Amino acid sequence: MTKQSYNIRNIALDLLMRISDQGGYSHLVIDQMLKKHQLEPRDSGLLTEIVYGTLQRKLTLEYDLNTFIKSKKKIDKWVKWLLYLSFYQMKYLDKVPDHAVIHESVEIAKRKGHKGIANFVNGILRSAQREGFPDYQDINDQVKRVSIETSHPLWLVKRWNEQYGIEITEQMCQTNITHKKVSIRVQPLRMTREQLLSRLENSHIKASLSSFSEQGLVIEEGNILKDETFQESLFTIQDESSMLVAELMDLQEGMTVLDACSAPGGKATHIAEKMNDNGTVFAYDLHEKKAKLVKKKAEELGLTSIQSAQSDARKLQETHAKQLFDRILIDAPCSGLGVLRSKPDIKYNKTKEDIVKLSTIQKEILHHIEPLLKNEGKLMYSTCTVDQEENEEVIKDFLEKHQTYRVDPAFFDELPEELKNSSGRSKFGIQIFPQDINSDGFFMTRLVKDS
Ligand SMILES: C[S@@+](CC[C@H](N)C(=O)[O-])C[C@H]1O[C@@H](n2cnc3c(N)ncnc32)[C@H](O)[C@@H]1O
Repeated sequence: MTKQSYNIRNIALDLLMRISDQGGYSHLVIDQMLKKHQLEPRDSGLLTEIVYGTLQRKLTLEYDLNTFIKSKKKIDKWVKWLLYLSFYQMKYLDKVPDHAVIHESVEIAKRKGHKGIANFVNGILRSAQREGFPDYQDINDQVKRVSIETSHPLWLVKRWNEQYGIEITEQMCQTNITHKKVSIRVQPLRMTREQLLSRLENSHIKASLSSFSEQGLVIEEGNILKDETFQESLFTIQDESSMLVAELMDLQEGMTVLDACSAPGGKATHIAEKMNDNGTVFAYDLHEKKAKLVKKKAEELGLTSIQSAQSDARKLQETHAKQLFDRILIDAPCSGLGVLRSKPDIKYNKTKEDIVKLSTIQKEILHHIEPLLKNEGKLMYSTCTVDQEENEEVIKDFLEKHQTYRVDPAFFDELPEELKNSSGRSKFGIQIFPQDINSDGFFMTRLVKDS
């Protein structure tokens, strides 16, 4: 395919159909498509923005569309997606004039369907242009309004409202539909973050120092993935909340650490770096393929203290019958409701039943791993989700059943100032909401085992 022969909106429509039909992870599907079409950088930016934006706002756009539909006639799925992506551009993208959006969408409708469909699409888009989009303040029920205005399913907004109250819930939902800056963690055995900062400046990438990890940088401007420092494996892309996990593990050189759910290795490599690659990190994952990713990542970063292998965390007592650990990390499989900014499909696919199943697995993992911790050792539990059943409730259940454990009081003293008095703090740990430090939503706590 030559560079000029593609049509961005056509590709966007294909992608959205594929993501909705196959339930595919949006970021993987988009990456594949970008590689296949060899788009110009400006076009790949626009394509990503249209696909992510439309997905992110799907429920809002669906609500908008319903206000313009007068008949009860069934509308084909692809026509709906075409209208959603057109609405998205008209509402949220200044750089594309409405008339251009309408013209292109009508052409696509003609090509993919027939003249009748093109007329229908034209009619709807022109009504929206003339009348404007609905005002959500007219929705009296607050929970329903937040659900529609921020495009989160009603069950989830209801659940968050019950758990955290409407104010936190609304802030969280609003934050979830904003853009998140990329952050990176320098490999400190290769370079200091100040040195990396000045290398990035030379390639016109603007970055600032993270306040949550001494290894962290926040990218303010520029594409870090295209920079040669990325090819040289001088850093790892990692969210700032995620960086806090290893930062709060109270690690020291020479320790023996178990990372029971480690793929793709973001935290295992951080742990090794924090110990100056001096110690041992046993990194496991349930899936063989994923465990190999940890090995690959450690090799790329030049870290030799990580040993990775496949195992179900619930069976590690058999593998390590005679070995106890100074530190254990359980970065548990979870519903991922804290990472909706980068993976919007999660909010449409996860269910309450998934949460129940996951919390059972989380409790099982904790229960089976716990005997592997030394007396006075510390166990870190974290998830990238915002849900009490997978977080506080799991820890509460664990502490009730394992009386030798308690939440380490020093953990709270070590929290960054920004989080010390946050509303997410409880006696079980800290729930970081995406709006707190403009990061992913994460839960973390540190337990200590008394002798
Ligand atoms: C949140 S991710 C871990 C992310 C990783 N710690 C990092 O920082 O890159 C959870 C991982 O747990 C793995 N997993 C799920 N169930 C497991 C089990 N029973 N035992 C071990 N790993 C499991 C998943 O395959 C997934 O890779």
